[in-house]
Amino acid sequence: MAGRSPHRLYHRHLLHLLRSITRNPNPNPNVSSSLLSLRYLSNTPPPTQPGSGGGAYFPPPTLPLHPPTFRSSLNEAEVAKFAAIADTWWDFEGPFKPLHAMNPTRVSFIRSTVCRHFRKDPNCARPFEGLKIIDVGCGGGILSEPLARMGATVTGIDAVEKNIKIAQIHADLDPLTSSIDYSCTTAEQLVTENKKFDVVIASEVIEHVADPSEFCKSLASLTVPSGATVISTINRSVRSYAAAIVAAEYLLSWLPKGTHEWSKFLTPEELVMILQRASISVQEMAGMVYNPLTGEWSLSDDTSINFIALGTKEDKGELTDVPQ
Ligand SMILES: C[S@@+](CC[C@H](N)C(=O)[O-])C[C@H]1O[C@@H](n2cnc3c(N)ncnc32)[C@H](O)[C@@H]1O
Ligand SMILES: [Mg+2]
Repeated sequence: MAGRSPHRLYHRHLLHLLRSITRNPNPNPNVSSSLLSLRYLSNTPPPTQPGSGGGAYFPPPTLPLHPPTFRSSLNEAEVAKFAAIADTWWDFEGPFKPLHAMNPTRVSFIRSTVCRHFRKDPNCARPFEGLKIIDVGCGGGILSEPLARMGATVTGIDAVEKNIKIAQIHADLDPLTSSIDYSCTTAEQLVTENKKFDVVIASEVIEHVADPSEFCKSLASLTVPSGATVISTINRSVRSYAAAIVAAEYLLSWLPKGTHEWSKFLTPEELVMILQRASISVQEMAGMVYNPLTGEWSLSDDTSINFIALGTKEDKGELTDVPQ
């Protein structure tokens, strides 16, 4: 890693996989094993008009053959888990302690990759000035707030009304975050309202939704052509079972027991595939690694437990309107 920041690493063979997926809907599973070597690729095409939120984009006109349908992403049991602990969002020692601890690391990935994609200076005080960003499943606003401080026009949505109330109260404490537009709704609902954003983020949410593929279709629909979609989640691996479930829920009691269902986790390869099918092409990916000795998180090429990815939306109309 010397001389290179880990989050600039990228799955070198990702493009091979993506091409094979495009050609063959059932890619050879052997191809995905090559994804474990990471390298940063710098061939992300620049967007045309960042900050326009869709208004200044003129994708080629496409006539949907039938109206797009987006099934509800809500898993009632999952949503109930978050409603039950909504009071604790800003308790730094409470159940959301891992999200607070992870926050600087994911913000660092988002800052550098989004700036690279939109050709913005990551070192200036407000690098996201002019960008419309939505934080889907924002919870109490742990991630929405730094995005607003970096200058973005932020919308935060969550399925739990109580989360949104807490997020709003907390954001109102600081003039830099009080402009965040919070509402209790879902991605698929905003799709029906034809809302568009330069950057669509769903951090630590996809493992809690009813259908990850449908959810990604909604995220893609909310993203302007050439915009960016960012997802962070937990890998479905032996190590994640040991760390995210046995250790975090049972040994250390960081999270309430039953917070996560291991079988609902996605591997990086699966996430790349379902995003590709939603016309989002993953450009950058990094692992997020917890160091139990320092209590800190850092970006890494180790995606075996937590990982985060940025993809870009194809600039050729709404593929999700086309029947499969
Ligand atoms: C683990 S928390 C992550 C919160 C926030 N993204 C963060 O990382 O700080 C998952 C959040 O997703 C919300 N959620 C779950 N399913 C959802 C859905 N289908 N649509 C919108 N929000 C959802 C939950 O209410 C909860 O606030
Ligand atoms: Mg989670």
